[in-house]
Order: sequence, then structure tokens, then C-alpha cells
Amino acid sequence: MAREVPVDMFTGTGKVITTINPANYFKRAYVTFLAGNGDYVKGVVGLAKGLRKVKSAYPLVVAMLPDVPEEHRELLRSQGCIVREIEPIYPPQNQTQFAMAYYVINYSKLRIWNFEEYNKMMYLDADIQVFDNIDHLFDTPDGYFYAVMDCFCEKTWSHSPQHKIGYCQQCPEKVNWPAEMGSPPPLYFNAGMFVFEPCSLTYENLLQTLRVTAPTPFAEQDFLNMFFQKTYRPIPLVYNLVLAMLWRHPENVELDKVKVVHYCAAGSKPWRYTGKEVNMDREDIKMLVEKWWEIYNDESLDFKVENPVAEQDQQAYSSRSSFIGSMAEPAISYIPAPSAA
Ligand SMILES: O=c1ccn([C@@H]2O[C@H](COP(=O)(O)OP(=O)(O)O)[C@@H](O)[C@H]2O)c(=O)[nH]1
Ligand SMILES: OC[C@H]1O[C@H](O[C@@H]2[C@@H](O)[C@H](O)[C@@H](O)[C@H](O)[C@@H]2O)[C@H](O)[C@@H](O)[C@H]1O
Ligand SMILES: [Mn+2]
Repeated sequence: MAREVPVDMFTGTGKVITTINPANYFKRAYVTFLAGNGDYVKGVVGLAKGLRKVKSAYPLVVAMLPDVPEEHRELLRSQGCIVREIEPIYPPQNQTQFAMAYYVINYSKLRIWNFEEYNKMMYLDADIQVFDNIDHLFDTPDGYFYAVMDCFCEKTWSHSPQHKIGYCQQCPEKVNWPAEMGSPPPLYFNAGMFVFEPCSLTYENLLQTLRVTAPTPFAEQDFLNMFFQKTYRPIPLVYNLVLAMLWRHPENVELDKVKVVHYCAAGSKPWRYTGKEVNMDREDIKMLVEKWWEIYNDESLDFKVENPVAEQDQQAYSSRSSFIGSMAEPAISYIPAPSAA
């Protein structure tokens, strides 16, 4: 089993948090990323309702590109989300062909490091659902980058040396890393979920480094793995089940213990699910897609303003965040974002 931070740091009982240190309440938030006018907005609605279902104590901020239509923004506000518009970020011009085109837009995720009104955030892709309370991850020691290790076995990795020799960090003993290929690759995380500390210094450093870094197939995920290599701390896969683990490394998965499911396998996005793609007819996939829809369709999980005070809080909260969000971003070279896939 690959090295991981001792599990006992993360065996949060998932108890509903009943007391929050007010000093932290306004400084912690979940954050997701939304681009385009397509159906990923359904993912964000599902995520907002899922976090409400597990009684998370912290809000969900949505970092969204200018191409997200007002109707989608309104829908997300009505679900209690804090909407923050960000400018797209692209790697150096005429180099984007090195990244998989679909992923280039994800470099824009880096804007969340500039959300300095928060001192700790948890990023979650919009194709993620949270089925158990994971607020305890906000209490992890500062100074590190927490995320779950990815898997190299899907054909999306066929460009990589590790895939070519059948090596995967999820089972390092299966195919040893050949000495003639130097040391094995450092532990590599999936960038669909991570715990981090927004910081303008880190943000500037990220942008400066990006300017001189050629894009690679997994775009910002590769970039973040390189940038945070020294401070990356693996956390158990219950916090980000990359679906391919179910058929690539079933021995590493205890599905009933999984707290966070990441619908990243081809054909697994619940709002587009047909069951026709490879592995999508599996009983566990069908069950997980059904669980996602149960939350999405559960009207009892819609955002309700309990009382005018809460509404004022929400308005104050949103206006404070949007005021900070409207402050001038540092000028960087980017090309107008095409509408995302
Ligand atoms: O058209 C798009 C494509 C991506 N995303 C955002 O970018 C994230 C990363 O893309 P995706 O999850 O599809 O990548 P995967 O994890 O499947 O490789 C998504 O979860 C969304 O938050 C988006 O908002 N609109
Ligand atoms: O832009 C690169 C993306 O890279 C990651 O997705 C990949 C990765 O998980 C591979 O390991 C899988 O094989 C692949 O299917 C999957 O799409 C993140 O989930 C996503 O948020 C985003 O960072
Ligand atoms: Mn994803």
C-alpha cells in the first residue's frame, strides 16, 4: 500500500458539527469551479444539496468563468451558493496543444488561491458528491496540500511511462519501477478534490510559474502536482473515490466507507448517464449514479432562508464576497475563454 498520512488523522466520525468557533466560520468554505453554459451547473446544484444533506457547517463558493449565464448564477444563488466570477487562466499562448484540449480550461481553477478572505478551503469538482460529513478535514494541520492519490491505469494515462510499463502507485508492488528508469514518480494526486490555504503570495507564485511551464496532458492537475510536490500529503481514498478504482484496484476500495464519490470516469457524469460506455453497466456504478440523483431531486434539500437574519447574513456574505471578488485581478496574458465543452 502506498505511503499515506496515518488514517487516524482522518477517522472523523462524520458527527454533525454542532459547535463552530465563530472565528473560523467565516474563514472556511468549500469551493468548486464552473465554466460554460452547459450542464455542469447540475453538478454544482447536486454538490450544494449534498453538502446540506450531510449538514456541513461551511458554505459553498462557486468560482465561475464569465461565460456562465446569469440564469445559472441565479439558480446557484437560490441554492445558497456564494457566486464569485473569475477570469480564465491559460498556459502560455500557442502551447495549449500539449494539454488535452478538454482540460485546458481547468487552469482557471488556480484563481481560488486568491480567495484570501478564507484561510482554509476545500476544492471539489462539480462532478463530485459528498455522502458523509467531511468538515473535519478543515482541521488538518496548516502548511500542507491534502488530496487523494490518483490511479494511472485508465487509457487516459496511455501517454505516460508508468502506464506503458503497467506501474500504478495504487499497487506499487505489482510492477516494480525499473531501476534503469530512475526513481519512481513522486506520489501523484487527483485534482478533483483538495484541501488548501488561499494565499496571494502562493497565487502570484503559481501564475509566475505557470508562465514558464509548458502544458502537459492533465493540465492544471499535472501543474499542481509539480508545484505542491514537497507539501503534498495523501489522504485516504474515502475522500475522493475516482471511479476507475472500482475496476482497477477493487482491493483498495471499501465502498460502504466511501465519503466522497468523484464521477470522473468516461460516461459516469450522473446528469449525462446512459449506461452505455465501458464499465457504466456495473451495479456499483448504477447505484452511485442513483444516489446522486436522489440528492439532486430531493426538494427537502433545497436552500431555504430560515429567517430574515439568515437572509441578511446570506446577502451580507454574498455581497462581501462579491465585493472582494470584484477587486482588480493582476493582469496576466490569457486568451478569451472559448465556451467550455
Ligand atoms: O464544461 C465544463 C468542464 C469542466 N468544468 C469544471 O471543471 C471540473 C473538471 O472537469 P471534469 O470534472 O470534467 O474532469 P474529470 O475529473 O472528469 O477529469 C469539473 O468538475 C467542473 O467543475 C465545468 O464547469 N464545465
Ligand atoms: O484537468 C485535468 C483533470 O484531471 C483529473 O481528471 C482525470 C484524472 O483523474 C485521471 O487520473 C483520470 O484517468 C481521468 O479520467 C480524469 O479525467 C481531475 O479529476 C480533474 O479535476 C482535472 O484536474
Ligand atoms: Mn471531475
